[in-house]
This record gives sequence, structure tokens and C-alpha cells, in this order.
Amino acid sequence: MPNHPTSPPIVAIATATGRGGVGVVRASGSFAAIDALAQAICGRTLTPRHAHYGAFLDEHHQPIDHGLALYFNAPHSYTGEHVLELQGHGGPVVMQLLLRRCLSVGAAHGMRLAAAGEFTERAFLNDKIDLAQAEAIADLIEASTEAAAKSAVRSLSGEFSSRIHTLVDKVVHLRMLVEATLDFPEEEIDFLQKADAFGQLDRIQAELAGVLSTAKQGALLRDGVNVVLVGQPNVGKSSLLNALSGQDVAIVTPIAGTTRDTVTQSVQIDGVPLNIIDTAGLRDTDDVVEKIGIERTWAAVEKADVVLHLIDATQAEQERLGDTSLLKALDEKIPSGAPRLTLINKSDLLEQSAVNDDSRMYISAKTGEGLDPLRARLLFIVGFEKTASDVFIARERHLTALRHADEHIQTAYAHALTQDQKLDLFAEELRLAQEQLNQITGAFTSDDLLGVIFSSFCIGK
Ligand SMILES: Nc1nc2c(c(=O)[nH]1)N(C=O)[C@@H](CNc1ccc(C(=O)N[C@@H](CCC(=O)O)C(=O)O)cc1)CN2
Ligand SMILES: Nc1nc2c(ncn2[C@@H]2O[C@H](COP(=O)(O)OP(=O)(O)OP(=O)(O)O)[C@@H](O)[C@H]2O)c(=O)[nH]1
Ligand SMILES: [Mg+2]
Repeated sequence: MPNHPTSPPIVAIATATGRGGVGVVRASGSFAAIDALAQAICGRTLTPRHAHYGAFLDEHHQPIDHGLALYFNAPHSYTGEHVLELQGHGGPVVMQLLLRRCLSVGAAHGMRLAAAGEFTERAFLNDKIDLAQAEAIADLIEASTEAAAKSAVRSLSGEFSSRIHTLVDKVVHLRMLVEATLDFPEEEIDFLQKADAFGQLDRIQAELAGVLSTAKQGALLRDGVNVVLVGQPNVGKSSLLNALSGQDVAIVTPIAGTTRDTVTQSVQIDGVPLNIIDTAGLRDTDDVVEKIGIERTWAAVEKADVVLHLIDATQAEQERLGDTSLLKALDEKIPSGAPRLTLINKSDLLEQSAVNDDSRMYISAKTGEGLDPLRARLLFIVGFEKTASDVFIARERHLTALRHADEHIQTAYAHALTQDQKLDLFAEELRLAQEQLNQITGAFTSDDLLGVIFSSFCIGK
């Protein structure tokens, strides 16, 4: 049964704005509010979970549309409340008319427009789904690659949550042992050895490490990676963007200083979404427009996850790498942790074939040579494991919680290893680890966090 009998009924257009074959207006609330809509708009009380075809009536009993009405009785619905769906024709005006009709009929019951994510928030508050699953719904809608969508469905199905529950169970088990001992201090001696506490801690840490590494893969699929192409003018940055995206997105000319603005194109490598950002070539210039372009290059570098520094294979070694002031400036702007890889472009013009190493690769944006190794290297740099299966989607906040949980387990371990084992401190660290894990599934959350999470959903979800 709904946790929040006082929440007012809500309504929204559930489908995307614009024209579509079908559009859905969805309302959720008490039986009284939902039945009032059914009576007024469909002219009857609806049988739960049956599709009813008929006219959707306005206040003068004139049809607004003909469509399918679906009624879900609480708690057997998406939100856990009573839900009515009016599935009409997907035109923006029809949808607005239906929405307004619902609001005016529902007004007597306090019905209002749903806030972003409010249907899903109610599903969470009514225990239909946990927080990681609710986030997975938003991530599924936002997924930009097939791999991201698949991993979001895994989280939605509860795979991530069940890994967390397993971990919480293990922590709780150990906590119970310790806390029982705290109540009987005479048994404290050797307790940890007897209870195989170290073995249990080891297993918890191993499981945490496993979940964290899978979650990292999921976060990559969700968030993608910003790859910024930088270098002097004419080295082939725009050519590389075009080659990687397979489209003619940026202008390429033999004139140095062609690109003025940053040009971004989304591509994917093995399902990992990448934003490739082409920038204005870096050089001293008096040209006002080019100057602004170069400022934008630096701004892009500051947001990079990976920086690809292109140099021209045909320039003398001295000239290519002698530009130490550029390198220095680059390294100052690159965010800490964002790797820089040197790409020696135009390798097709070299007489001898050259060999890649850890920090530099030879490519030709023109012939495409070296691009497959570059793609593989990019995935390697960002830590994506091509072979990883069963990836579930995850967010930065999940990674943070997992890392914090691991720190608490480590501290607990340290307490346990001291001479006069401080069981109370040990127990407290376990409690904190559990709290971190519970934040992932929402078993422990602040209202602030919920606000942040659900407000980023689309309206009607
Ligand atoms: N028309 C329509 N399609 C939709 C949704 C919807 O709300 N309406 N969804 C929403 O965004 C998603 C599906 N999610 C849903 C989740 C739960 C229930 C539901 O009725 N659950 C009940 C009964 C379960 C059962 O019969 O096994 C329950 O949980 O008790 C419906 C849709 C995607 N497709
Ligand atoms: N032979 C050869 N020419 C290339 C290659 N990549 C780019 N070029 C040529 O180099 C010139 C400059 O290429 P762009 O891609 O416009 O260079 P850019 O780095 O974007 O230059 P700016 O926008 O001015 O900073 C063009 O004439 C390209 O056709 C390559 O791999 N091989
Ligand atoms: Mg360019």
C-alpha cells in the first residue's frame, strides 16, 4: 500500500513531446481521484488491467479523441498507486487537451501536474523498486549506445541491487556477531579469530572489489568519455574527427587555422559512448576570431577525460616536439587523471614505418591506418574491458559509495589487527560501511539526495 496517502494525485503526458503514432497521458493517485477521471473521461468505471477502447470525453461530453484507457489498481501499478493511462493519438494538441481535461476533473481531488521523475519517485517510495533501479530507468531512457541500454536493463532487473544486498547481508552477519560479543565482554578475547572475522572481511573486500570494477564499466557506458583533439594548426585534428566519426563533420583545408570553434561529435567504440571534440589549432595569433577559438580549445582541454595531442609526422622532430611551451601549457590545463596520448599523424607520408610505444602512436587520418589500434588504446586508457560481461549501469555516486564502504572495511580491519582489538570501533566501521552500501539502493538516503536524483528525470516519468 502506498506510503504516502497524503500525496496529491498527479498527471502528466508520459510520451515525448511532438507528433507520434500514440501519445499517453498518465495519472496516479487515490482510487477516488483516478475513478473520477475514468467516470468523467471514459464514461465508466474501468476494469483493472483491461484495455478499454472508446471516446475520451470533454466537459460537454464531446470526444477529445478515441483511444485506449488502461486502469491499474493499487498496488499493482508502476507507482504502486491507482493509475490511469489514456492512450490517444500522439499529437501535441490532443495530448494537451487530455492533460487539461484530467487536471480539471481531478481538481476536486487536488490533482496537479507531476514534477520530473515523480511517478518513478512514488514507485520508489512505495517500494516497487529501489533507488538503483529507479536510476536505471532514467539511464535506460538516456542510454546512447546498445551496450549502455543493455547494462541499464540489468540494473533495472535488480542485478546491481542484488549484488549490494549480498554485500549488506555479509556485513550485517559480521556486525551481529561483533555486537553480540560487545554485550558479553568476557567473550571478547579471541572473538575475532573464533568467528573467522578476518576471513569474512577478506570475502567482503573481494566482493566489494568485484562490484566496484563492474560498476566502473557501467559508469563508462553511462557517462561516456570526452576525448579532446589538440595540437598546432594543420596537424590533422579535423581530419581525425571526420575519420573517427565516419562523417564529414568538420571542415578540412590545407590552410592553418581552419577550425575556429570546437566541433563535437558522438561516436561509439564497442558500445562506449565517446564525445570527440575537435578544437582550433594552438598557435600565437593576432586574429581576433582565432584567439577566441583557442580560448575554447583550452576550455575543452579542462573538461577532457583523455587528451589526444596530434603532431605532424612530416615536421622535423625538432619542430614537432621542440614546442615545449605548448606541451607545458597542455599539461597544466589537463585535469589530473586525464591521460595525454601523442598521435603522430600523416604517417602515410613517412618513408619508413614507425613503431608505436606507450606514449605515442602513429596514425594516418587520411588513409585510416592506425585508427583501429587507436580505438583499442582509447578503450584501454579509459579502463574499459571489452570482455567484461554482465555489466550493470552505474553512476559516479555509486562508485563513491562503494569506495567509501571499502575504506570503512579497511579501517575495521586495521582495528581488528591492533593488540587490544577495539571491538566497538570495529563494529562502528562495519555500521558505516553498511550505511554507504544502503545509500546505493536507497535503504538509507537523505531527502536532498532523492531530490537531486528524481529532478533530473524527464516529466512524465
Ligand atoms: N503503457 C505503458 N507502458 C510502459 C509503462 C507504463 O507505465 N505504461 N512503463 C512505466 O514507465 C514501463 C513498464 N513499467 C511498468 C512497471 C510495472 C507495471 C505494473 O503494472 N506492475 C504491477 C503488476 C505486475 C505484474 O502484473 O506482474 C505490480 O508491480 O504490481 C507496469 C508497467 C514501460 N512501458
Ligand atoms: N597526407 C596526409 N594529409 C593529412 C592527414 N591528415 C590531415 N591531412 C591534411 O592536412 C591538412 C590539414 O588538415 P586538418 O584536418 O584541417 O588539420 P587541423 O589540425 O584540423 O588544422 P586546424 O583546423 O587549422 O587547426 C589538410 O590538407 C589535410 O588533408 C594525413 O593523415 N595524411
Ligand atoms: Mg581543424
